[in-house]
Parts: sequence; C-alpha cells; structure tokens
Amino acid sequence: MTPAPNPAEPGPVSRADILIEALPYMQRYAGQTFVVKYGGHAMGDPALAASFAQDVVLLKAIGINPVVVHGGGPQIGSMLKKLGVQSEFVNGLRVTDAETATVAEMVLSGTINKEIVTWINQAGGRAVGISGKDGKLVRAEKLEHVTYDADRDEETIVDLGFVGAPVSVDTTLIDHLEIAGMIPVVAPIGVDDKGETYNINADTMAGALAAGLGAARLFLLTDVAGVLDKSGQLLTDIGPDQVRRLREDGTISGGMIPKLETCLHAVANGVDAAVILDGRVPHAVLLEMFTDRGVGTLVRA
Ligand SMILES: Nc1ncnc2c1ncn2[C@@H]1O[C@H](COP(=O)(O)OP(=O)(O)O)[C@@H](O)[C@H]1O
Ligand SMILES: CC(=O)N[C@@H](CCC(=O)OP(=O)(O)O)C(=O)O
Repeated sequence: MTPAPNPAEPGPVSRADILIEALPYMQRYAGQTFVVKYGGHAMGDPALAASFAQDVVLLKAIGINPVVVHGGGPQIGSMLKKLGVQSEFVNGLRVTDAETATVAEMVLSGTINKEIVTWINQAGGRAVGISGKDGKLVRAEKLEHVTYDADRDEETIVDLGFVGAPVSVDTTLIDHLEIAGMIPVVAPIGVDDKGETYNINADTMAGALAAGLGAARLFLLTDVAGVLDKSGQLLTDIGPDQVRRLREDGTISGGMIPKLETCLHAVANGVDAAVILDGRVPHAVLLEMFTDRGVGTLVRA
C-alpha cells in the first residue's frame, strides 16, 4: 500500500516547484565565478560545515565556479593562547608580529585549509587547498592602516606588523583548477616581492579575489543574521552612505568593519553583488542564490 502523504514533507509537486524556482538562477549563473568566504566563527558545527560543503559542490555541479576563501580567526586565537602569545585587534584586524604571522600561516594553510578540503571532498567534490602564495595567486604588501577619530576629525596611522593588503591577483592557477573541475580553497596568506609573508584578513582576501576573478557574487558567511542596526534589527540591504553613518555612530564595529569595507570595495570593482550571509542557517548559500528569500544583508554600490 502507498503510504499517506506527510503534510510536513514537500510532495512531488512542491519539490518540482522548488527546482523550477531555481531554474532561471541556474541559467543566469552558469559559467560564472562565485567567491564564498567561510568565516572561522561559522566553522564550529560539523552539520553546518557539511551543508556548506554540499552547497559548494552543488554550485560546481550546475556549472558555476565556486572559489572558497576561509578565515580561522578564533582558531588562530586558540593556538596563540596555547602557546602563551598575547593577541590584540584594531578595527577587526589582528596585530601580527613575526611569531603571530608564523602561527597564523600554520593554522590557516595547515589545519583549517585541509579540513575544508576534506569536507568538500566528502560531499562529492574535488577540492584543492592553496594559499595566496601558490602560483603567485595574491601579491601583498604591508597594510598601512589608518584609523579615524570622528570626534577629533583626526587620522592616525597604526602599525599592525605583518598584516597584508592584497595588491594584485594572478588568476592563472585558479583558472586551471576551474577548468580541471577542481574547487579552489584559499587560505588568506599573501607574499610580497621580497618573499615576506603576510596575514590577510579573510574578508579582504575574498574581496580581492572576487574583484580579480571578475566574480558575479561575493558571499561572506558569518555568525550573525547579517548587518544589524542599533536596535538589533537586520538590515536587508545597505549602501556606502549608511555604512559610513553606522560606523561613525559605533553600530558597526570589530569584524563587521573589514566585512563591509570588503563588500563596498568589491561592488565598486565589478562584482555584481556582495552579500553578508548568516552561516548558521543550513544551506545559506543555496537559499540566497536560488530562492526569492535571501538570508542576509545585500551591500549596494
Ligand atoms: N552592526 C553589526 N551587525 C552585525 N554584527 C556586528 C555588527 N557590529 C559588529 N558586529 C560583529 O561582527 C562579527 C562578525 O565578524 P567576525 O567576528 O570577524 O566574523 P567571521 O569570523 O565570520 O569573519 C559579529 O559576530 C558581531 O559580533
Ligand atoms: C589580519 C587578520 O586579522 N587576519 C585574520 C585572518 C583570519 C580571519 O580573517 O578569520 P575570520 O574570517 O574567521 O575572522 C586573523 O589573524 O584572525
């Protein structure tokens, strides 16, 4: 006997509806590159990690070229703590002395990078873990970080040590990996012309790659619903003027600062759309892309 339909489960017609809703998006994005940044805070939950990996593999399977850039701030923090090394942040950026730079590279390019490669491979994809050093992917230079005191209308240059700013992107390696059906997984480490290694904020790295690769989309997955206003409400979209105001009044702080700067830079440099996504929602990437219900904050140019 055929079992009675369970109203909680999508029946055959609604399953088909879901796929048909996705069809125009699939057609629009086939052949394009999407950069997906996976933040260190979003990595803790194995079930979420598995759903993230499935999303990435599904993108590849339908002809989109996903490039994953990962963070690992909390994991670098734990390792530094174990080693008894103090760490501090300025505007969401880790002050990085030589020892911290070594630990950051070890954690990012080593443990975390290979963990994400394994998740994607487990989900049926073929991932290749690299950093900005491989194939001269990202040339960096020391970041000149300027802080602004709105009350005094004063700018100060802060020395953050070995924190890098991406200067140029050579896409050759990623182009080859994409053609070969591989999914690049990139650790946010760069190198300058003299061979000096730099720790790069992962959002900044993702933005530079999105612009360099001419990506159609930049997704930054994090551990909040998106950008929240003063009363904690989600802002579903935001532009440069509002970002400036929210920064000045302190609503946007910490890690959200490099995230928003990255998104604004990306959309001003040819990326069609940049979205800060709630990485705590299973399949956040697919929901954002293939349905009319987004799960985060869209950043406008
Ligand atoms: N206005 C804001 N809206 C949302 N999050 C904010 C805001 N201002 C600061 N944040 C902080 O930014 C954090 C996300 O940045 P970050 O910790 O660097 O995450 P990730 O590791 O995912 O890159 C949030 O957890 C939150 O604490
Ligand atoms: C310069 C700088 O701040 N680098 C970051 C790199 C990792 C990162 O950005 O990780 P999340 O995306 O998880 O925050 C750091 O050392 O924490």
